[in-house]
Amino acid sequence: MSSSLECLTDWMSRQRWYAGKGRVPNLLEVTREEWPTEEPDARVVVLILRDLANNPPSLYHVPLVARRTIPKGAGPHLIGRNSDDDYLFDGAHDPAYTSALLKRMHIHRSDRRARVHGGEQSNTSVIFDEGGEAPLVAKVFRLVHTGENPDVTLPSALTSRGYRQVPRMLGSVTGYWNDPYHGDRTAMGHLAFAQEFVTDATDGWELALASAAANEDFSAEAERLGRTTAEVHTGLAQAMPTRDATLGDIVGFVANWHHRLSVATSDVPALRALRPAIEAVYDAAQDAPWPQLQRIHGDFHLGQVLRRSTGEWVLVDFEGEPLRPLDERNRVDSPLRDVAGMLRSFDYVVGARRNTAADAAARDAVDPEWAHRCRRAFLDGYIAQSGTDLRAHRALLDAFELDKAVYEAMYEARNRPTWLPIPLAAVEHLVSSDRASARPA
Ligand SMILES: Nc1ncnc2c1ncn2[C@@H]1O[C@H](COP(=O)(O)OP(=O)(O)O)[C@@H](O)[C@H]1O
Ligand SMILES: O=P(O)(O)O[C@H]1O[C@H](CO)[C@@H](O[C@H]2O[C@H](CO)[C@@H](O)[C@H](O)[C@H]2O)[C@H](O)[C@H]1O
Repeated sequence: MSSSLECLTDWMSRQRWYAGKGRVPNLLEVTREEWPTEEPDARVVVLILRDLANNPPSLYHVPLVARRTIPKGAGPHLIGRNSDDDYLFDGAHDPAYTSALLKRMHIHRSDRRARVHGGEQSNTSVIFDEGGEAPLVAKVFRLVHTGENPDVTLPSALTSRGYRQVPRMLGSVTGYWNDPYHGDRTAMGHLAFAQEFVTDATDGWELALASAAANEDFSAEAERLGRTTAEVHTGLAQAMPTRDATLGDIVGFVANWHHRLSVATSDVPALRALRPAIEAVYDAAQDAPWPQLQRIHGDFHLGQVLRRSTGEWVLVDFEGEPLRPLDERNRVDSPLRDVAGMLRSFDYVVGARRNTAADAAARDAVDPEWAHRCRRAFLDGYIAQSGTDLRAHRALLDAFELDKAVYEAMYEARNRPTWLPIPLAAVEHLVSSDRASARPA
């Protein structure tokens, strides 16, 4: 038998959400809260742990249930047995924790049966969709940060204004801990939230892949997605701060692009030869007109949108790019970042199809026009709904697209190396002379 932290070390390293892949967690308990539960045999323990294996150390949110016996069927979610003779279970799979979580958010359901979302995820979502009540999903954040999580604040602001373009927000949980890295102050951060579970939804990435595979026209969907994106941007601009981009802001954006590029070129050698051409596109954007800054989605791609059976698009996962620090993700940003993200995603559909093609003939059969039509339609929809002429911002949009492709190259090199050719081809295209001549002087 071992201490609770020893039990957690091995288990955590095997979890999909553990970000320190390949490292052995070096855990320190930062806070521990016990939440009330109606189950006599169970204790619900919510831990915030610091992982010193990462530099700077990461903070993880780990809800557990301690029990004296192993309930029927709970074996697969057993983490270990500690020196107090308690069996420790993963809270997300344990009804004592999932019920306590709903209570914490003042959500009352008579049927509390829940299941963990099966897909690949950076966090853990628990779905409550049985018993005939309105289905909901509770997202348990795993990596937690000091400060508000935009995945809570942005959809909450939109829900409170009646927007149906995000799932309806139902509640959230905040945690408090001592933060030695910020003057030993009490820090706060979001630990979880609950929102409407959209049961009749289809994932945008799956829909787009299927459409491209069948060589169908996806332009009408892309056009509506462009309109929905513009509506969400309008909602966020009304609900949250906006400002004109100052010279200081512009210099800051350009510096961030250059910084990201220098990190990327050290991770991805294939980018090195392209660096001067990429930098030229960034520098040109410095003199371009910039639209107002505002809060945005921040990591916008087809995997972050769901289509309801009515055809309406819904946006999820407002956490922003996981590789960027939270304070950056909580600032006003350019709406062009989201537009560029979705343009990249249409290109990814074609790239992913080529990448997985069985042979050269199948690869040649993939029609790049599919992506071009979607990109045009998405821009048309966005322009029609927002009244912002994105084509007047071509040079800036290209710079944002290039920055996203550079980010993707880093992301793919770290996570899916066989997908690296997709963003690399985009970088080559965006710096090509064809592309440069299409930009306004
Ligand atoms: N409210 C919701 N209703 C239905 N499905 C959802 C909802 N929120 C997320 N999903 C689905 O769950 C997947 C994972 O959610 P996401 O917020 O992206 O998690 P993570 O940030 O952990 O990767 C999404 O891609 C989407 O398919
Ligand atoms: O969904 P996350 O917030 O975890 O975003 C990360 O992973 C995405 C991949 O799952 C990655 O997106 C890239 O691949 C998508 C296809 O799988 C494609 O639709 C996107 O356009 C492309 O950027 C995203 O960049 C990364 O932050």
